[in-house]
Amino acid sequence: MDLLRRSMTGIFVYAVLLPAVFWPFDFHLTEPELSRTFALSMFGISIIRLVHWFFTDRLYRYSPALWRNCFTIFSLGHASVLSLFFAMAMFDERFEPILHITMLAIGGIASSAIVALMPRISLALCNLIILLVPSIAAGFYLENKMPYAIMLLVYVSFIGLMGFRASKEYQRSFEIETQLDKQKKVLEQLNKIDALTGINNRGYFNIEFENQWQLASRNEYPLALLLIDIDHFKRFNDDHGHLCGDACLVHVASLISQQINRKTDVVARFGGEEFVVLLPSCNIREAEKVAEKIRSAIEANPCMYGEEKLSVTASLGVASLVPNADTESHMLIETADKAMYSAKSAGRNLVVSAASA
Ligand SMILES: Nc1nc2c(ncn2[C@@H]2O[C@H](COP(=O)(O)OP(=O)(O)OP(=O)(O)O)[C@@H](O)[C@H]2O)c(=O)[nH]1
Repeated sequence: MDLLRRSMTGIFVYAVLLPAVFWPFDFHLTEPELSRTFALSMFGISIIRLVHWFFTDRLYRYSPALWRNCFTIFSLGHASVLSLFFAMAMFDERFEPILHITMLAIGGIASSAIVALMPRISLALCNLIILLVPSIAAGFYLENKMPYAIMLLVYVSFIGLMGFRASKEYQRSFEIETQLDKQKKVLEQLNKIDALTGINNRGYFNIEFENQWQLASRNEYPLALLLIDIDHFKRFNDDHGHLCGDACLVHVASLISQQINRKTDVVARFGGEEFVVLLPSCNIREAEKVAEKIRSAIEANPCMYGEEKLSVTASLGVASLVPNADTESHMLIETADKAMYSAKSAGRNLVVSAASA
């Protein structure tokens, strides 16, 4: 695709290049047929290349190989017409009045072709060979055109070499850019993940919560929140050690995640032994059901630590509201927090909903 973007200027320039060479020297008047044939061929290929550009997304999606082959054929098509023109300019006496301007055009076109096609150096060099080798051969064949041929040969070798080096640098910077892109994605991912449990961290939750709050407010749908706190976790740590406590947190995080089905729901570690679940478009009754599913999953699945089977329970607070002008996002967290503390006071291993708290 970069290749196409880089070639766009050339496609427009090629469409008007030959008339620009003919007109100042009245070549179109002295040789109307020749001028017309070459100018129309170049113009025609430019039109085909514009059609290719117009349908590029569709064609690329259909077949990248077909897109690439079309690009190569059209690009070499332009080079072939120009090559014939340059070779005839050497051979044919009728081109004598425009020979110098043609030499100038060769230089410009060959350089711009190398620059534009640098991402595919094989195509760039092929283009260069098609463009210049016939006129160089013609120049060597005709004695009076030998200086032109030598000049073109030196020129083609020089820009071929420069193009080759520049292409290597292009590939290198392309690789670096791709690597940086990958690393950026990994860093972004690490930034939102809790290192211990592997679920989203508090920072990510805060951002997502604000986004969902705005969305729910605009579309006037409810936003539910569950706060989940492991019961007597201090005692758990004291009895079994901190490493076992860590394993328990991983275990509970995984159980919570397993109970959440919708892609838009967000599970995160809120801090310490506390977890949060955000359920967009979910009223209090639906949220209570999800909370109960989580509570019973934690109760029913003890944490395995080595040979030990350690029971865990959690207390859950549930809240849901439709955001409006009178509410603020922290209110939802505070309401769920109060409900969760009610669950603790009521004996733990319970779901308490703000609706009934
Ligand atoms: N192993 C481990 N422990 C943690 C981590 N984060 C917080 N804790 C511990 O979690 C415990 C939380 O204790 P408390 O806030 O007193 O709550 P609790 O013992 O669960 O009591 P209730 O919530 O009332 O049931 C503390 O001992 C913290 O050290 C962690 O990442 N790993």
